[in-house]
Amino acid sequence: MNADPRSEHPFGGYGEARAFRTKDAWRDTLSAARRAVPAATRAAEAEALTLILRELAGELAGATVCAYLPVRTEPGSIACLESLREAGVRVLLPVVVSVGPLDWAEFTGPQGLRRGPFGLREPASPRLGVEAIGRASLLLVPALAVDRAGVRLGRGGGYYDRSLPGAHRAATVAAVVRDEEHVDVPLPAEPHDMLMTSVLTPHGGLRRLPQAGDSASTFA
Ligand SMILES: Nc1nc2c(c(=O)[nH]1)N(C=O)[C@@H](CNc1ccc(C(=O)N[C@@H](CCC(=O)O)C(=O)O)cc1)CN2
Ligand SMILES: Nc1ncnc2c1ncn2[C@@H]1O[C@H](COP(=O)(O)OP(=O)(O)OP(=O)(O)O)[C@@H](O)[C@H]1O
Repeated sequence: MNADPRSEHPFGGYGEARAFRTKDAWRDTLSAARRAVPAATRAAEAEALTLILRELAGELAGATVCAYLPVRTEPGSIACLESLREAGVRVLLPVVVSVGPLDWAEFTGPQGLRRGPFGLREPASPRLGVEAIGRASLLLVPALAVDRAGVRLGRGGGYYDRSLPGAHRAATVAAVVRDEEHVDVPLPAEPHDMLMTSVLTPHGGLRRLPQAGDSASTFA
């Protein structure tokens, strides 16, 4: 019997060759692994994230957080967003506008959402402009995986790479992934990839990535 849980994970063997996978190959593997996670596990992970965010919200009251509304198998839930909002955090959600940087609008509760592109939902509240990202002290960024150096793999639209240059330089920029998706092997990095300062996982909480540079960060 092999006691190492990573050996059972499709990208947890950490073989050398895996470092040379393309972004698309990683996306396929990671998406398939996400689809194989039982709904009950996903729900428990979302609940764990809600508890983490509820605790963090104490330090964040009055602050702005850029978050996302999970779709399909993405980590998180509306309850995660509500736990921030109910604690007095201003929660902004992305609004996809063409290929440009993301626009942002305030999350005012589940009733204030409408359908957006890619099967997403977005706030129906007024758009705040692409520069609203600069007011956030914490950014919760959807990702398929993030490596130890903060290289993030997203859906492949490049939206966050085009938007994150507008973030405050002291902001905490956290990829939100399942614990196994915080990977040891280096993910393929391109010059346009914006590095994450931190990672948020259901069982590991919010952690600063040691290799993520020394710019002062508010939370992790
Ligand atoms: N929840 C969430 N919101 C987000 C992102 C995200 O990754 N997740 N984005 C991150 O940039 C931006 C929007 N870009 C997105 C691009 C593709 C897909 C997506 O799920 N694509 C499907 C393909 C099916 C389809 O085209 O409808 C997929 O990858 O399975 C989601 C968001 C802003 N908002
Ligand atoms: N700053 C940028 N300026 C112009 N094009 C960009 C920029 N960043 C990314 N792109 C384009 O977007 C494409 C997708 O990039 P990438 O595969 O890194 O997306 P991603 O980070 O996984 O996606 P997302 O942020 O939407 O989840 C790239 O091929 C690149 O052409």
